Amino acid sequence: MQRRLALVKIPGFEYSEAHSDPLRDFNEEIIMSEVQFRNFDETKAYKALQKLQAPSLSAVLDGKRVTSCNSSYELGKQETLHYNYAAKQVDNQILSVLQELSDEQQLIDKFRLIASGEYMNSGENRRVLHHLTRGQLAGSVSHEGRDLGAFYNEQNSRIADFAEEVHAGRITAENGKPFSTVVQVGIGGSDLGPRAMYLALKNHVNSSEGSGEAFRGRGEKLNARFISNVDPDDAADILREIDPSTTLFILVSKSGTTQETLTNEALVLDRLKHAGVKQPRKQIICVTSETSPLAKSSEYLDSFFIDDFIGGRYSSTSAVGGAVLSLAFGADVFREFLDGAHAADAAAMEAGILKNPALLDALIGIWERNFQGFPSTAVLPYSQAMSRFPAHLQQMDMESNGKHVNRDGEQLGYLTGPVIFGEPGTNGQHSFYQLLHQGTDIIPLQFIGFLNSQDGLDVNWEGSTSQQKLNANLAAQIIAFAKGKKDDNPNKTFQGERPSSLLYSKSLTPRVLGALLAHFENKVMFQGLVWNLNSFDQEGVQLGKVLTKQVLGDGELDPALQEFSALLGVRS
Ligand SMILES: O=P(O)(O)OC[C@H]1O[C@H](O)[C@H](O)[C@@H](O)[C@@H]1O
Repeated sequence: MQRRLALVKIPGFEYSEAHSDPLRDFNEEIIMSEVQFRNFDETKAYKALQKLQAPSLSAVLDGKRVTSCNSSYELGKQETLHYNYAAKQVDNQILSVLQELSDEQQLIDKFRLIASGEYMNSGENRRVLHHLTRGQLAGSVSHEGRDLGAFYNEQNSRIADFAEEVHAGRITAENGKPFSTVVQVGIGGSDLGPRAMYLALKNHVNSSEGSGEAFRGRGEKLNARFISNVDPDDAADILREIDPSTTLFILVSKSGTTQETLTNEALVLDRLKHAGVKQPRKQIICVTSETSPLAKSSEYLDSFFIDDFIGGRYSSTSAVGGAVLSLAFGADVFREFLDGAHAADAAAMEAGILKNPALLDALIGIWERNFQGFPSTAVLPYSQAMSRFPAHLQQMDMESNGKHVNRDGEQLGYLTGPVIFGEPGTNGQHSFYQLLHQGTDIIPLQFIGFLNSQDGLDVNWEGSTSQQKLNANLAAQIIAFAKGKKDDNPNKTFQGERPSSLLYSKSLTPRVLGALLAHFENKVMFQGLVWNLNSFDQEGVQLGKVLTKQVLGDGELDPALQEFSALLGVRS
């Protein structure tokens, strides 16, 4: 079936002509049949990369000026996010073959197809539209006569209006008091991204002198908390510290059927009744897909919607993240966050890899995974505010590319998604850096750093400020990993040759955070396209759910499952 997909130039976006094969005019249409889906090991670039050797990092670093290895996002409002790859084991020859790989796998054309609403989620036969939640990249997308970009914008403005009513005290708790706290109840993509984004912006909005110029001293409108695990202690921990009678709960479940979330709703309802609230569901708003069972309920104070074309792990820029971020900080902060993500998306449309940070990061990751054979990669933000960002990336990356078959269900003969882990620096240095420096596995590192802290608080102790100490550690770690240290005592020898990248900006603002989120989403998308995967379904999470249902039922179990269930007190 040939589908003609009209593509439009992104207004104001500077398209590079530097690329050897000049970008097609964006007004030219792409026909699905022009795009070939082939396995990575069937490409010429794969065979060419197999013949190349990784240069030594010491040689690479001594041979170049670090800042010449920057690929940057201009985000508007004088905000910039840089991707630096000086400490990566790539040279011009490798980079030029990676450019050929990008062209051969038609990565930008396939991105354009995704942005144009093509059914690129082959496992569920769905469109993939998280980019559209923050702005149009390739024209409008209509589904059954409805403009979906307009639908997402409409939900955002409904949330903005609702948040304004809550902040103004015109929407209150049942007891007439203004809401003081908002608690999001969700799990997976309905928790990890929104929670990570909330924690990343909390100090910025509360800062009086730090990075929060635009929102300086504003302070949070509502304190936010998150309940996700079915472990009752998770909910107990939160419910003990809030006053349910003045708390607004956000029940978030795209499917509307997730066991943990519905169980936690029951627990919250109990707690609200216990606190004397007569109509507990009127202190709950719901965020769900229009096709979910929750969508039909009118018992909630209000409901906001996404559709089935927004994957859970890609939903932070939809109502799933928008409700809690707008209620906690204000809808204008959420809009800034969206604008940063959209600017990064636009930059990711660039075909020249050196001018496309997400594409470059993705391709260097392919080089490290498939040719250097590295089993995992660590995301190490030198910012405590980014404490849950690695956890969000674990779901987003590993649930997208942790696959062993290609988009047509055929077994693959090459490595795919790596294991992702990470913690903020400098804490990680006091935890797992021993293995990173002297272990038997080499693990590529993805550092994130900011010149300024978000809050103005700091101290000059022994000649430097805390922020200076933080970034001195970051610079030192990049070189220690890359160059190592020779010593006569083998136990004190650091082999070095541990590659790292550095994403950095002046401050962690809503716009920069949006760009960071989009950077990693687009990196994962490009890697999945190189590997010829369907990065947008998640069959791997279903088996556990099926067996759990059996254990909680009363039917006969597999003997070993029966024994484990009995051992854990679930079955006698
Ligand atoms: O938002 P929900 O429908 O409740 O789903 C929550 C989570 O459930 C599963 O774990 C899926 O694998 C995730 O992708 C999803 O984010």
